Formats: sequence, structure tokens, C-alpha cells
Amino acid sequence: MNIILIGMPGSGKTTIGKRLADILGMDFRDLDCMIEEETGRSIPDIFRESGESHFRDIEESVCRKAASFENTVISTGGGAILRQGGMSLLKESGKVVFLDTPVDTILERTDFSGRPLLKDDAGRIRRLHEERISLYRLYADIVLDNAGSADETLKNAVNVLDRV
Ligand SMILES: Nc1ncnc2c1ncn2[C@@H]1O[C@H](COP(=O)(O)OP(=O)(O)O)[C@@H](O)[C@H]1O
Ligand SMILES: O=C(O)C1=C[C@@H](OP(=O)(O)O)[C@@H](O)[C@H](O)C1
Ligand SMILES: [Mg+2]
Repeated sequence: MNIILIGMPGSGKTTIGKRLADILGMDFRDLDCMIEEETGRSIPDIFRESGESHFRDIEESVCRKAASFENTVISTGGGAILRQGGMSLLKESGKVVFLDTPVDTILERTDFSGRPLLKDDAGRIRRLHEERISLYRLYADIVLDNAGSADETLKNAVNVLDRV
């Protein structure tokens, strides 16, 4: 069974995913890293040179590949929920955890300079949250509150995952 982390950009999927995999003795993969490895290009370069729609095509194909992983904590990119085909397959491969971080907390915590959709634009983050929140909830098997410290969130994650 895999554990698939979804949520807003800057919500902590990569950070929490890596640490959760260590704690649980599982493998870890970050889908943004897979995209950069497979294309040999950085995510900002893909957005700039080829556009968002092309990026989503690549992201969906990486989601489909990741659905065949086993015993892996998979951190998705924030927009992976936008393509139903890839996301549904991922969901079948394990438990989907929505990392629920308040928008204001995201804005306080994260440096958005390397994230093409955001670029320090608080309004853009709020609009993205409004557009996507129903999809994050739709795909989630577990909603994990990440308003506090990473240590607290990891403790809660281990408890909740023990019960599913
Ligand atoms: N409770 C927390 N959970 C996750 N990340 C946190 C937390 N508190 C602070 N951070 C910081 O917030 C940022 C989250 O970024 P990242 O893990 O890349 O998010 P994502 O992969 O969802 O875009 C990191 O700089 C991390 O150190
Ligand atoms: O939310 C999004 O649309 C995106 C989130 C990013 O990943 P993180 O959620 O890990 O920041 C990355 O995939 C790309 O910049 C687009
Ligand atoms: Mg990430």
C-alpha cells in the first residue's frame, strides 16, 4: 500500500512526505522530482517554455507510473488533482492523505520564488485554494491537519495511519 500526499503548493507535502517515509520505513518519491528527472528540465522551465497544459500532461503520466509503486510515500505536486485519470489510479494504489494547511500559514511559511504558478502572489494562492479545495477533499481518504509544527503533524499521521 502507498501513502499519497495531496494539498496546496507550499502546504508541506515534500517535507512531511520525506520524514513520514523515514518514520514508517517506507520508500519515498516526490512527483515533481520525477518530472525533473524524466524530462531533464526544471519545473519553472517546463512552465515557461511549454506551458501549464504540457506540464499537466507530464504530471499525469508520472502519476500513472507512480500508481504501480509499492510501500512508498508519494508526495504529489499541488495540481496533481487536476487530472482525474492519473489521480484516480494513484488513489487505487493506497491511502490518499490531504495535508490541510491554512492558506495564511502557507503564506507565512513558504518561499514561492521557484514555484511558477505563485511567485509571492498571495491573491493567487487564495484563488487556487478556492478552486481546488473541493478536489482535495474529494480524493482524500484522510484529512491531516497541518496548522501546527511538522513534528505534531507527523505524530498525528502515524496515529491515524495506524487505524486505517
Ligand atoms: N508543519 C510543517 N509541515 C510542513 N512544512 C513546514 C511545516 N512548518 C514549516 N514548514 C516549511 O514549509 C515549507 C513547505 O514546503 P514543501 O514541503 O516544499 O511543500 P509542498 O511540497 O507541499 O509544496 C518548507 O520550507 C518547510 O520547511
Ligand atoms: O500547485 C501547482 O499547480 C504546482 C505545485 C508545485 O508542487 P508543490 O505543490 O510541491 O509546490 C509544482 O508541481 C508546480 O509548480 C505546480
Ligand atoms: Mg512539493
